[in-house]
Amino acid sequence: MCTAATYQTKDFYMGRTLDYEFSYGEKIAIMPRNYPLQYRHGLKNIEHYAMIGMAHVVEDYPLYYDAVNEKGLGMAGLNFVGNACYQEVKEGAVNVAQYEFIPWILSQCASLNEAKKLIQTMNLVNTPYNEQLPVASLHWIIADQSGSITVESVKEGLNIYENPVGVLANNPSFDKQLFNLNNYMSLSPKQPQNLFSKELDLQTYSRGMGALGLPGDLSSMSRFVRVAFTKMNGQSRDNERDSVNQFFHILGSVEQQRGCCEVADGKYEITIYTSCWNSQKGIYYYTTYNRRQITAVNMHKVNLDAQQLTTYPMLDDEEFYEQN
Ligand SMILES: C[C@H](CCC(=O)NCCS(=O)(=O)O)[C@H]1CC[C@H]2[C@@H]3CC[C@@H]4C[C@H](O)CC[C@]4(C)[C@H]3C[C@H](O)[C@]12C
Repeated sequence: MCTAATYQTKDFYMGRTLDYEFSYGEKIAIMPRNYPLQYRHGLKNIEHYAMIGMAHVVEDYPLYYDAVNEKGLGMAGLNFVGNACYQEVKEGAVNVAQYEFIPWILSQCASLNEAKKLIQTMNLVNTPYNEQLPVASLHWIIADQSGSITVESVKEGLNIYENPVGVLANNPSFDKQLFNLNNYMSLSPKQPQNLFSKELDLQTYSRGMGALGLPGDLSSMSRFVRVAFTKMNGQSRDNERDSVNQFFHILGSVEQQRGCCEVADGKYEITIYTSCWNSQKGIYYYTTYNRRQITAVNMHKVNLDAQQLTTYPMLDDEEFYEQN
């Protein structure tokens, strides 16, 4: 499972949790403007926008899970198992392999509007990267300061949804996730009134009773509701420190602790990493399961006119700050 969210204060933030039972050895990868982006089915863009994100790097090629470009457009791929379905390669079409979708959009689009237009021209195809890395079943959230969309390639075709919540989880399809929020419209950060019955003297005996009924489990539909409630009601000051901190608290509402989600005998899904990027500043913040201290990588600290990828291994050891 995974969850992604956006957050607006003075700047625009976006990020995700990556929940799984094993890691592909992902790294933070900065792709500069002159990195020779090659596409499987012959598409070309020689000079392109630079981007930073989390990727599994194979043969110097970044297989991005999530990333943001220098214009502030961000994107994240989350599991959509059983629903995702990609096209066959069509001659003469703009064939984009599923693993190329993030770099293809982020290398060319400066805004969500541009991305929406470009997506219409694309044939998203089921070509695997190689035999060891078969096609993943994903759907995507794409967002910038102006809003967000969800892209789902299913049997019936490509669905592009406006995403007014700025949240994505896993199954079911996005229209159902959004509809499900109707069930929770009475939840509130305020204390409830007794609408149950005038004949009963019902009392609030604890704080936080306005959100009673907010689902607490780790299923995808429940995480969607919980992170949406947290994000929509969350409050923070608008400076960088408070915004980033608040963002990690928002995704913290859906993080997975080892032992609570068993996927096979003795195997557990955990939140391997949580990311948060500042779209304007090109800073990629992350924490890992083992390292809760927030670490930052700034794309503008490397030469963005270069040709080579710059990668940083995820720091994964907690360093306790010893106060005495
Ligand atoms: C496993 C992850 C989703 C985690 C998740 O959601 N787990 C819940 C399970 S459940 O849905 O709740 O049952 C997803 C998210 C992004 C993916 C990579 C994207 C690039 C690349 C695409 C290639 O085609 C295949 C290899 C590749 C490296 C991918 C591997 C893997 O697929 C990644 C890490």
